[in-house]
Amino acid sequence: MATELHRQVNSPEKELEKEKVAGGENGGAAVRVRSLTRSFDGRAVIDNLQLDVEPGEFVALLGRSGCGKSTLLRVLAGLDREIEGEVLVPRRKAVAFQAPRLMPWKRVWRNVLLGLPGRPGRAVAERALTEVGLGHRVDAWPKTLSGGEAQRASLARALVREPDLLLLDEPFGALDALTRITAQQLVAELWQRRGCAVLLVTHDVEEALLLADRVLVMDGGVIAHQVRVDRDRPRDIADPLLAELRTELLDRLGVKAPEPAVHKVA
Ligand SMILES: Nc1ncnc2c1ncn2[C@@H]1O[C@H](COP(=O)(O)OP(=O)(O)OP(=O)(O)O)[C@@H](O)[C@H]1O
Repeated sequence: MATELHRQVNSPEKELEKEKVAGGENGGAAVRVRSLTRSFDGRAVIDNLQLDVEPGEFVALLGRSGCGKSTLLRVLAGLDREIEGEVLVPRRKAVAFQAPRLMPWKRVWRNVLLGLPGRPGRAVAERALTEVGLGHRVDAWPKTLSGGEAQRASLARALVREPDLLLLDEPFGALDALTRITAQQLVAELWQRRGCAVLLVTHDVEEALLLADRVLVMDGGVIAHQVRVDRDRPRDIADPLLAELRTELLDRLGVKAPEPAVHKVA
């Protein structure tokens, strides 16, 4: 698997050696972050952060608003290289954001292929769109898509890149509850079928517990806490282990878990 190293820009004299990350059985990705710091106006939003993601692992990232989750994702995506430290990611990676960012003047299939090297044909887009259940919207204009459809088109755009690492920044944040569940199921299926590593930024503790192998909590510029979710899928949020982990995570996030509803009989 081809990997790329983002170098420590503040110490150009320090030549970091390019390393290979061993590919996993399932051909997924591995991420390795060492001593990562990212500052804005002298303030370190990410502050000496360490992170490893195993090949094919599904990792969810939680944290209070403004703690630096999107910044970390942008660094991993290679969209932000103003960093100190070492970031090793696979060359094949793709990002899907909360807002699908489709070009309104291009049909859906052309949007899916946007920026792909080697002039791939319409059939490539059609395959990815079919995989996300949008085979019937290949020729549609973006403005005619529903929110959930636009989000799926955005996922198709990520999938055509055949990523070893899929970076998802609040991809379901703007969807209604029902569409959100369908989209979560789709991501779980795609992940199982493709075997790529996933890093999902979310505000939703239950979503993280239903989908991820490991849930991280970012705080103070580092990964301050993590839990493993040792349960087969599909999962049930009523599972006692998940309920316990939910309380632990909410506690870490500084949110008091709501008490179970008490039904009083007069
Ligand atoms: N380009 C930038 N210039 C200056 N400050 C920035 C920039 N990008 C992010 N920040 C600051 O870095 C901090 C972390 O932002 P980031 O978007 O990573 O947080 P987040 O955890 O993803 O938040 P949310 O959950 O609300 O989306 C914020 O205080 C933000 O204002």
